[in-house]
Amino acid sequence: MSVVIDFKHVSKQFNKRKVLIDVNFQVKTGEIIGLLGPNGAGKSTLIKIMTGLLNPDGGQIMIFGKQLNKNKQKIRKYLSIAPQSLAVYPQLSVKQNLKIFGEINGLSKKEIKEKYSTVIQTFGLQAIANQKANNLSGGQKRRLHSAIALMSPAKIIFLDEPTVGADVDSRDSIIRAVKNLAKQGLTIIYTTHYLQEMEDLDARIIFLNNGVIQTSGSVKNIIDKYAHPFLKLYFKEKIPEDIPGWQSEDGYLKSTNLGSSDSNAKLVQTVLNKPELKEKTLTDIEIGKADLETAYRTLLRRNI
Ligand SMILES: Nc1ncnc2c1ncn2[C@@H]1O[C@H](COP(=O)(O)OP(=O)(O)OP(=O)(O)O)[C@@H](O)[C@H]1O
Repeated sequence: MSVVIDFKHVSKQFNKRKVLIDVNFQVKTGEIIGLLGPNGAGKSTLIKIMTGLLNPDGGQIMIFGKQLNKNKQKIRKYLSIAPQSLAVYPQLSVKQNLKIFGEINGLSKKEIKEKYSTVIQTFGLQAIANQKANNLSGGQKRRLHSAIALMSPAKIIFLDEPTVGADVDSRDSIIRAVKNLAKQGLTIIYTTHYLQEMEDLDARIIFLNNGVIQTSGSVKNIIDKYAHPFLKLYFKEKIPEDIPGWQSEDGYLKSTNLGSSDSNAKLVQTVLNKPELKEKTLTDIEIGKADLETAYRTLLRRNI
């Protein structure tokens, strides 16, 4: 797989505030990159720089092996962005919207025809092809919005929170579509605050925080590294400190020795039956699963 995006020491500041600091990463053909990070981390700024909408203050960006700042016009043809705000022609039908964006993006009649039939299927829009965009539901509009990004010669697609406001079905078809597109060799840069989507996409995560890439890797890699599953039992009264297998903290007992949900239930039962806990009042149970959300919280706490 060849490198399609190469960021070298990229930095950006607004009003003397550093928003991106020495950012380095590479993306290969057909990858799905999950750009994660809290509000204000610098994700949109990174995407704007990657798509040539914003110039960095320092560093170099290579797209398809060519310097972005020297070949903007040529390169931008192959980048397509579906931003957070919806941009569709409300009075036109789904079909008309897709076709008109194909024309705007410089596709030939033949290309429009071919792309249209793939895109409409990929995003499950066949049944509503003749409906006016204005009359679509929020989730249907979201699907159309993402589909429009594909009515172009683009080889790298940027999807900025494409499932906001989408119901479960629309969300699932967007996820399925994104996976299909990657299989076809398109490179996808995807942002979302719904961590489950990153797991469903099996994306390669780039975790940005305070303008720095704090970590990157496959979902599994990030979970293994940062999600340490735990179980906490909170009690109303003071709790003893010497219960084997459990750490006693201020107001709760914590176990990190977890297994299946059955064995965890047994673990809880066993500890609650201990004579020193029998008279105590259990007020809450907290479970930190081995998932991306737990890993994300660990990363946020580290906040380097
Ligand atoms: N044009 C601008 N002028 C001044 N400050 C800006 C500008 N654009 C972004 N910023 C600031 O840069 C920081 C990073 O913003 P950015 O939009 O890249 O974050 P984000 O990770 O995309 O956040 P969110 O998840 O909320 O969309 C923020 O503090 C933001 O206020």
